[in-house]
Amino acid sequence: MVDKKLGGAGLRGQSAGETSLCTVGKSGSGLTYCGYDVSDLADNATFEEVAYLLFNGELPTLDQLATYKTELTAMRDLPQALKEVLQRIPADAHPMDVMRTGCSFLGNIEPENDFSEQNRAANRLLAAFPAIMCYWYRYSHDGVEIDCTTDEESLGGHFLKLLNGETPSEQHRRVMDVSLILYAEHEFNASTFTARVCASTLSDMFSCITGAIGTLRGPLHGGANEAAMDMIEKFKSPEDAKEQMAGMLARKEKIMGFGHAIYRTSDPRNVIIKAWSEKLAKENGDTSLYDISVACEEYMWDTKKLFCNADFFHASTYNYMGIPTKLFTPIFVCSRLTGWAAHVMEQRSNNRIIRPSADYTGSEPRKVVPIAQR
Ligand SMILES: CC(=O)SCCNC(=O)CCNC(=O)[C@H](O)C(C)(C)COP(=O)(O)OP(=O)(O)OC[C@H]1O[C@@H](n2cnc3c(N)ncnc32)[C@H](O)[C@@H]1OP(=O)(O)O
Ligand SMILES: O=C([O-])CC(=O)C(=O)O
Repeated sequence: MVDKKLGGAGLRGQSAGETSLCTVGKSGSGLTYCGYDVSDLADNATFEEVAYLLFNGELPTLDQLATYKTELTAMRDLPQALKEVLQRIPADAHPMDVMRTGCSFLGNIEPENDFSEQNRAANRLLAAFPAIMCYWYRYSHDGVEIDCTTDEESLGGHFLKLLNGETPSEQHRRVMDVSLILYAEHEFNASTFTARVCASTLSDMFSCITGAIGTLRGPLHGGANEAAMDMIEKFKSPEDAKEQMAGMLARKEKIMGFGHAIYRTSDPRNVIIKAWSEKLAKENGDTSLYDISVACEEYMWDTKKLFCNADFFHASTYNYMGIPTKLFTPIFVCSRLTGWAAHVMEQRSNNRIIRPSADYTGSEPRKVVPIAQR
């Protein structure tokens, strides 16, 4: 992986602290969690194993995983008060605002009283996020009050069953699992850094995660998977995609799902999720969305040397699984919560308040002119 030339605005290239959780843009595929290559984890682990790894520094044994999954399963249901709050949020609300409110409200009724409760708080959010998303979605869109518990073993399968009310296929469970693994952690990205800044004030876990959700919401970060979907579904064919993208670039519009702050030539997560998109496309018997996505990828590389980031092929992958576009970024939340919480714990373990300086560019010192004379 070629190192990107870093510098300039956005704190690019400046180290803002230490982490033992993740490398981005380094050796191998360029992305490792606690020393494990993300492609190795995507091939050989489950999301729950990755969550355990991020929270404990080591992959679990069979016994440890079984205990952990039992613990998470017992924490999936939502308190009645939270269900009532979710019922009041309208169908046209932004689902990321629903996640932010759900997280914040849970922090009111099940607060993290001190840091000895940090694992409980993180696991509670991990277990409850799929229900927060789906309870609101099914209530506001279909008028259905779903049962927030399922017999699905994995969080990915649990989410799909809550959403569709049907037992998901083994393949869809696996795709969700891989997707959750790919999105789990990414060093000092904007939302994780938000969580760490909040943690550095010795704030509570729910506040750190609520702030991170707000940061992930933006289209330059997690919101790009939805924005990419909105874009590709407007393209009628691969040729139309290229034509329309040429117009967007000429108008200096950002093409969502392309480019990255750290990677320079590729995002290692793309090849993995792209392969799943292709597989699902072939099985669906309609490959047009995949073909259009590939045309976008080729066009952006040929014209701008910009490559797909993790978000771009997530759009077609989720779409082939029948997941509504507005839930794409909330799924990212369900996954990245693991990285955020692990960073909060790491920050707390060796803390100094994060407080950088600014280069002043304002006016010279001046006197207040009385208001009547201005
Ligand atoms: C999971 C994630 O959060 S991955 C990121 C998801 N975000 C997106 O997909 C949004 C689209 N992408 C972008 O906006 C950017 O690539 C970011 C925000 C990801 C990174 O921003 P930066 O680090 O500032 O990008 P970078 O320094 O590589 O930009 C270089 C040039 O390419 C342009 N560029 C970068 N990405 C894009 C894009 N997707 N579409 C069009 N032009 C782009 C920039 O505008 C810049 O042009 P300039 O030199 O004329 O100003
Ligand atoms: O690292 C970043 O800047 C954004 C990103 O890819 C992520 O958070 O997964």
